[in-house]
Amino acid sequence: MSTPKQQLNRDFLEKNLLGKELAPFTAEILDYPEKIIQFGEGNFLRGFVDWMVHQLNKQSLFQGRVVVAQPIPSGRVAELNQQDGLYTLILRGTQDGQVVDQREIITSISRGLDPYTQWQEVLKCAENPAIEYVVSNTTEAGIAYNPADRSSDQPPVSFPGKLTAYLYHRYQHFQGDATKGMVILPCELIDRNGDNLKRVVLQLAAEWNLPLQFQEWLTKANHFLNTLVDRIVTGYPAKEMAQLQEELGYTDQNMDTGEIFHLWVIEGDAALGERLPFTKAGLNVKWVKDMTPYRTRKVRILNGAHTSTVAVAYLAGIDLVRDAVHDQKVGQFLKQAVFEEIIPTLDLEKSELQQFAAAVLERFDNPFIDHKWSDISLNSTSKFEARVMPSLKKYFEKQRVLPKRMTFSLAALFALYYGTEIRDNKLVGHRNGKEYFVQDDLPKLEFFRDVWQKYEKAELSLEQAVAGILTRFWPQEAQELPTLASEVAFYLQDILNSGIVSSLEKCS
Ligand SMILES: NC(=O)c1ccc[n+]([C@@H]2O[C@H](COP(=O)([O-])OP(=O)(O)OC[C@H]3O[C@@H](n4cnc5c(N)ncnc54)[C@H](O)[C@@H]3O)[C@@H](O)[C@H]2O)c1
Ligand SMILES: O=P(O)(O)OC[C@@H](O)[C@@H](O)[C@H](O)[C@H](O)CO
Repeated sequence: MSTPKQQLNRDFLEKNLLGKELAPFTAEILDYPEKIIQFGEGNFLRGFVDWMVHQLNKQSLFQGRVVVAQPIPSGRVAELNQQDGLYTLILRGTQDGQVVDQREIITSISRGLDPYTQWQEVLKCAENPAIEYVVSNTTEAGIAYNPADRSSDQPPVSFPGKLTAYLYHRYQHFQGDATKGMVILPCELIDRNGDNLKRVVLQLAAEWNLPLQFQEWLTKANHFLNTLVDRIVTGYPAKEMAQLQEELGYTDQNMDTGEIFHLWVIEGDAALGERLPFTKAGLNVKWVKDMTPYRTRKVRILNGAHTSTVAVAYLAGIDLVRDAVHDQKVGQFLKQAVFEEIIPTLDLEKSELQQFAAAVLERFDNPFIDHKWSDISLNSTSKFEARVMPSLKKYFEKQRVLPKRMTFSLAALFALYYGTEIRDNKLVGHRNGKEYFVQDDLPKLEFFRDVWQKYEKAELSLEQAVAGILTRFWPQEAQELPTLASEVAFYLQDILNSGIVSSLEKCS
């Protein structure tokens, strides 16, 4: 029987692990001053940016830590603080044909703050001249304008609202000093994340009637950078926890897992690259003039492959991405979607795209990464819009016919969102006689529920149901692609009658 283990924290680290395999560094890096404020405490940032800062610190290239603010009322900063910001990151995969299993305690987070109970503490960070960087990942929903935000809110609800209030506090504290602007590095997967965040911050500053000089300071003294992130981060390894605790010798409620591959493309000038010397530390960070080609390639191929296959694989009874790659029918669907329908629509060098896609398929096949389709399916309607619809439209523009697999994947998405009941804000679907729960914005789920209720009462035909959903979510495409509704309805009818696996034959 295993003995109860102690929880990871600073005291435990210093007494038992420092200088050893899991903590190959000296105590000095645990006390570096705070230099970054991070909005977001999720798995991704902890497995990506915070890991990178830790690598910089180990090489004495940055000598700074990250104070983390949780962007919404529910979150995990309390859990982070219980462990003094420490957590284990496990990165696994194959590199140059060798199996790699890297385990390390990440030390870059100094503390976590909950803005809903510690807003003054968050603002205090704005008074610290050493904190010159903002990092964020608040999901694709995070960089959004909220008309209800007010400058007097403690804190404003939205992330851009919190950032505007934070920057205004800094501006006031340093009396508009142009040398006290921040470098802002959003990691959200929306197009031109830095430009969009800046746009919303400027809009709020104007609406809140903040002085014009502040608005000028925002533009001139601050750098809102556009960035593109890439690493598959799969979070807390619940299934393996008992074994990992035995191997590591402690418990860790903040443990995180991901793949070895990482890429951060940042649109910014070389001088900023000197201040944040990720590249010098050997990390795959590229400072570029234009990040657009990198973003298009990654979002259309990698995320596009995920989003166009998610409903097909899940409804076929496959839970993990890796298993779909190996499945004869679903694997073929995924590959044909990428190589025959996505790549031909991209105006980038073809052999380079094919290499990128082949590498993506290898990453999907990582034997150590259990990437769940159910996680990927979160908010699939907006993901389909950003990650798949552009390929579908471009294909039609070029070929004047709809791409079979992209069209089929839309029908599969409608089948995934087939349900007539909402429970706990989730749409209830059925797979092989068992319930599953679709997570998306509630009004969207309610729309699907209403359509399928009417369809079941024979108030709508399937064609009318499909046309209604297309008009609600993609009104422009519904008009511009004349056969989209009928082709989606054709596939959907077949999926509902014969099941997804048999239907796949219709688009092979
Ligand atoms: N996990 C990955 O492999 C990966 C890779 C690249 C990019 N991403 C991006 O990272 C995002 C988060 O992924 P994660 O794996 O860290 O998930 P997570 O659930 O661990 O963290 C989500 C974070 O977003 C915040 N958040 C959620 N809804 C918000 C809202 N409406 N406004 C403001 N903040 C909000 C949460 O507080 C939390 O900090 C995803 O949307 C994805 O686009 C993830
Ligand atoms: O993280 P999401 O939910 O936005 O999207 C699911 C996956 O496509 C995504 O996490 C990728 O694995 C990631 O973008 C790889 O860099």
